Amino acid sequence: MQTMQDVERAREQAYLDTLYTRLDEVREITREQLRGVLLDVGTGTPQSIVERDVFAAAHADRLARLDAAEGRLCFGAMDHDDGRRTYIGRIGLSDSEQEPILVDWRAPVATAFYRATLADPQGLVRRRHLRTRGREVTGIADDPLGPLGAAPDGAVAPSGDSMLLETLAAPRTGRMHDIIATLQAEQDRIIRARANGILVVDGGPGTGKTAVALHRAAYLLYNDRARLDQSGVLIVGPSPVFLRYIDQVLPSLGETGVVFATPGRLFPGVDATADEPVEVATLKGDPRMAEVVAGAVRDRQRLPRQELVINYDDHVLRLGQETVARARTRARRSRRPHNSARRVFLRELLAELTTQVVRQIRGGLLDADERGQITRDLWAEEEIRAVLDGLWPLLTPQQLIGDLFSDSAALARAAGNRLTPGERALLQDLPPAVDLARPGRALSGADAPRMIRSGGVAGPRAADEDDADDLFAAANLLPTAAGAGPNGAPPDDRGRAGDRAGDRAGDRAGDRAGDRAGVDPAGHAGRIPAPRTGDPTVGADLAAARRGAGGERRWTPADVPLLDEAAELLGDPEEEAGLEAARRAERERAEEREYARGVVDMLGLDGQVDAAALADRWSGPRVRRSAAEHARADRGWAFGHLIVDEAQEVSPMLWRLLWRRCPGRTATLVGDLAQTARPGAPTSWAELLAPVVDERFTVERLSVNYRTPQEIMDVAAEVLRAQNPSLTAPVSVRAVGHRPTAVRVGEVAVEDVPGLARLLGDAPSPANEPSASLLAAVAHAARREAAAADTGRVAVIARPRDVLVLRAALMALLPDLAVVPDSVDPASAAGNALDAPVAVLSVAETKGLEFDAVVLVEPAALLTEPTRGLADLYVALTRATRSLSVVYSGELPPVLGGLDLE
Ligand SMILES: Nc1ncnc2c1ncn2[C@@H]1O[C@H](COP(=O)(O)OP(=O)(O)OP(=O)(O)O)[C@@H](O)[C@H]1O
Repeated sequence: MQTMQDVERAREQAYLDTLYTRLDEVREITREQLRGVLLDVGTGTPQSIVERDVFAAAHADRLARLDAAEGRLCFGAMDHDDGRRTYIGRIGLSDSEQEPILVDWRAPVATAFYRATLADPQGLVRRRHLRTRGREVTGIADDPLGPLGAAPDGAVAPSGDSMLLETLAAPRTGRMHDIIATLQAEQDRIIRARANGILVVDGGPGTGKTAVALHRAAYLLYNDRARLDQSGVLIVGPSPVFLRYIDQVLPSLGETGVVFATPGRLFPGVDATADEPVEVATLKGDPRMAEVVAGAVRDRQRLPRQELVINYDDHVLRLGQETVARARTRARRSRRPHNSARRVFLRELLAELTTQVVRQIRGGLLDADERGQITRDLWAEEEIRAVLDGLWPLLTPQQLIGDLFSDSAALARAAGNRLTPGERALLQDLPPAVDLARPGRALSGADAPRMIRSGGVAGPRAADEDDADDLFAAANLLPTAAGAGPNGAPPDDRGRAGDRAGDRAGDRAGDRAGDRAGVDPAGHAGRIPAPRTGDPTVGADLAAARRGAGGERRWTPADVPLLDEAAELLGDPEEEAGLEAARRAERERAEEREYARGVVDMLGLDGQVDAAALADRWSGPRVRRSAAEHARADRGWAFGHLIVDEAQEVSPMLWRLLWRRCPGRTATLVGDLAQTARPGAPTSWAELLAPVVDERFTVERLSVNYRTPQEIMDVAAEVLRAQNPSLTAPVSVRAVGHRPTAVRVGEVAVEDVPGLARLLGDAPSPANEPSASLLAAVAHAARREAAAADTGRVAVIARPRDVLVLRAALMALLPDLAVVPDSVDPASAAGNALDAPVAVLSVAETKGLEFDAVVLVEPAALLTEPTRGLADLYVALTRATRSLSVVYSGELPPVLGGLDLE
């Protein structure tokens, strides 16, 4: 007999069929349009080419969105109190009469679908959830929101909650999925919150913060497409594994205008993956480091203590400290970044040297052209260049920061009294005394040419030549540009006494170092030492620890904000070199963009097509570069919106970088202060954000845990209370009916784990490696959990130093479960963790991820790690969606007393 459910399902299937038929039609129409546009040769005029590209881009984007809508096209319906029904889906669709037949989940009218309750039905009498597989309706669940919404025969249909619970209990696939069908009201409110400002989404583990942040990105792109398609959205997540975990959500929602990055990838050209102790990373993130970097830049703008004497042809030229100081002051007053202020410095000193040559030429006055020639000749002299470069070198951020950390004296000068000696020791590569003990080390004349010859050759060299052009022009202005009267006070040196005092105070230490520049160890003013590269053997083995095989420095994620800070103060040498060319190109591009914008307007495609990208395609090589692609390669790109996941981990220095990437400061920051790994972490969002954004942010809280079952949360809540009694864990939305268990090492014999005895051989395990009985217990638990998880995922979570051994052991013992295709190397297997039925990971690597089951190894060891042990334990415990087993030796930490012992 047909039930009411069957009848309803047949009705819904008929409607779904209509929707898919229409989707196919619209896709075919769009495909035809795209084909037509691409085949149309047009008239070949620029205008016809632009028009063609406008249409092609619009059709291609639309087609991509229609394709993304194929799975779960429609997932719900609203019955209004006036008898209307509205279907909600992944995209909006209209029939051939242009009547809407499906509403995009982000449209304002869809809000009621997510927010209506019995108490506040928002004009609805019923909310209906449709479960589908492919193009077939497989289930219906109703939430009656008023008497009219009750099932006609009184039969109780499953509720929307059942749909949610079913979704949450499903085995995990290793990838996050969109949640548009089951978004909860508190989440929907955050997703649709206004975009102008900083929104902090705070909530415990599993409350959907990440999911909400991604859906908010999709909502903002839909709602503000014209702006965000051009500027892009930047999403920053804690690790590459995490980014892979979430990377399908936005494409499944039809959105691609997003750039994903880890903190280690936020500086173009640098992939910072090296590791370092937590206390070093923490210090590098300290706001004082901004001043240290600024100090390092100033330290590279040097004065000689004594007069420099240069033999040039038959002339003896002299650069006294006052002359150099005047040039330096002028350059600093230009308020330009170091590399471009260098032009001012060079111009001043070359003018001075030119004047000296002119004075020494018998017969006196020369015309402007002749003086210009002298300036050019001086600049062509390698020794003179070396001196000037030494006093004010052209620098890349990598050179500045690399030199800072490998030269203890430079670090001491840059830091002044901002860092303690102990802190400086944490930062530096070399033992402190090395450089100081080498008298007469030619810091200026030596370092600068080395810098020019090392990495980034083309850039700095080209910039140099560019400088020279400037100088030739400046030489014509010599008498006024030099401007120094006999008393040495240049005209613009008056005023801003404070500035001058500051300059002097800040420079004293650097100047002392500069003394050694160009001054021989005997201390008398003498010849400039020949440029030389420092002694490569000094501290080489120590430095090697920070460098890769090719001698390149291996950057850590905490270095990235320092590089960015340096780039800000230095300016980009390559950019400086190409400045004029870039300005010219930008002028031309602006004109092209203006024209493209006109065409976009004319065709009524505003908001659907990015005029800038279009202009690029038209003017440059005919390859489409999206805003996201531009943004990824450009440090100066201003994103339209910033999303930061695990925002509680962001250091003050990283905030500085992030706000530079999003100067409009419209951002969604999601995190949980209780999960912070950093020692001394802030206890409130105000404390975390105050140094960078004052009070200008709003905090929204999520309170329901959709991931972790109640039984596991009860255990985790104890850990949270031990961390801070005032914190409360989120309430779990479901229970699974079994409690987490603990198994003591030794209860599983080595012989009980097939292959383990053979794997270990006869040699005893080294003292600092996991014991044979621990390996046996972990392998046993992992196999058991994997069997119960069916197609789902299991994580073995251990302290970092045990991870590699455990990974190698499980790959050998459970080859069908723990080995991922193309990953036989335990060291690189973390990246493939998402694809393996069983993965071995550290707590840091599991941040933001989830698994059907977790095997937590030696929780007591987590508590002794140098990070925040209880916070790490809390993170580890809250990764499971179904089951948790703890493997331990000795005693269980008292905070886990609630576990059932096996
Ligand atoms: N409304 C919802 N419908 C279905 N699933 C949901 C819903 N909200 C959250 N989830 C699921 O709950 C799980 C946890 O979500 P998410 O990872 O976003 O939490 P989180 O707050 O970022 O957690 P953590 O702080 O531990 O990283 C995910 O599988 C997510 O898909």
